[in-house]
Amino acid sequence: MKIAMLARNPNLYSHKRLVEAAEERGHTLDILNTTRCTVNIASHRPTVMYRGETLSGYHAVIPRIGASITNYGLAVLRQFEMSGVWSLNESVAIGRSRDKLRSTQIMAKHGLGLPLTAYANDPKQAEEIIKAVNGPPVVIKLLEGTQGIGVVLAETLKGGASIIEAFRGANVNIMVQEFIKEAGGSDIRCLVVGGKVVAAMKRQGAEGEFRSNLHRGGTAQLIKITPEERSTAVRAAKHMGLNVCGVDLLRSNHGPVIMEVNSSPGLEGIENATGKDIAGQIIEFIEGHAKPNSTKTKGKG
Ligand SMILES: Nc1ncnc2c1ncn2[C@@H]1O[C@H](COP(=O)(O)OP(=O)(O)OP(=O)(O)O)[C@@H](O)[C@H]1O
Ligand SMILES: [Mg+2]
Ligand SMILES: [Mg+2]
Repeated sequence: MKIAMLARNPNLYSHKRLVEAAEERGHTLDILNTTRCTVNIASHRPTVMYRGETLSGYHAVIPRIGASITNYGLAVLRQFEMSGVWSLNESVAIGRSRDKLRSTQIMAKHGLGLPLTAYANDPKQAEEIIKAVNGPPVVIKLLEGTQGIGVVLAETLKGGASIIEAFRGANVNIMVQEFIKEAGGSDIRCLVVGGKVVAAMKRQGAEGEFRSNLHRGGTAQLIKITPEERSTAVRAAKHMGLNVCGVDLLRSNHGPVIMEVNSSPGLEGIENATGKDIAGQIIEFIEGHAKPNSTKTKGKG
């Protein structure tokens, strides 16, 4: 097969591993810098141009679109889909999972466990919002945050209200969540490929840190998940419509709650923690499923 990967940095561990796994199985995998792809809308046949040439002959595309270029990246991916190329994760599903409001609404509708969550627009309502999620304490986070930056723990009503006022005053969009103290600064990353959890790891935040992000000094280890955690991760992937994703869960007193669903999960932490060939499993999923003209916009909402 001839596979394209939309990615900006060819040197990232995940990207190198996918190239390696594809080549081991006799495929070619070209890394295309997403921002250098141009979308040709003017013709009847949708095409993507790259370095002055019209791309053709791809059987599958692996989208690894960074959060900072979601909009343009999804336009490029849609163009591939419209020209009949099968995508590992469909553009609509990626867009759905990247929008925190939309994704939490969909998951709540399907009865998936979530922390009590409220979205704050009017800073005058700050105290009511904190109380609405049974706080304080509450976790306040930026809707467009990443790597744990912009995730703040507020322990008092007044403190939380001033943080909300400060963010909203700067026109930053935020959500306010019940603090899952019992998670003890750890979360569980479940890697889902084709409707199955193929690997899971526990990430533990550094001493005195409630955020488990590896970028914030957290550490990862292999973990055995419960059947309830497994089905939560699988259902989250299904309702998002994602074939491959990382589902992050916290262990709360009221069962597993979903933090987020990541459509471009990193492979380094999880392959190292579990010793599994996840890149190989992703390529094998592509082998079994890539078909031309079969984008069908899975998932709803
Ligand atoms: N409501 C909460 N209760 C307890 N801990 C939380 C809560 N929300 C977040 N955390 C901790 O903070 C970490 C970072 O939060 P979150 O995953 O929402 O943001 P992010 O990591 O910045 O986003 P991304 O994963 O997209 O990079 C979580 O992994 C978790 O350990
Ligand atoms: Mg996040
Ligand atoms: Mg996170």
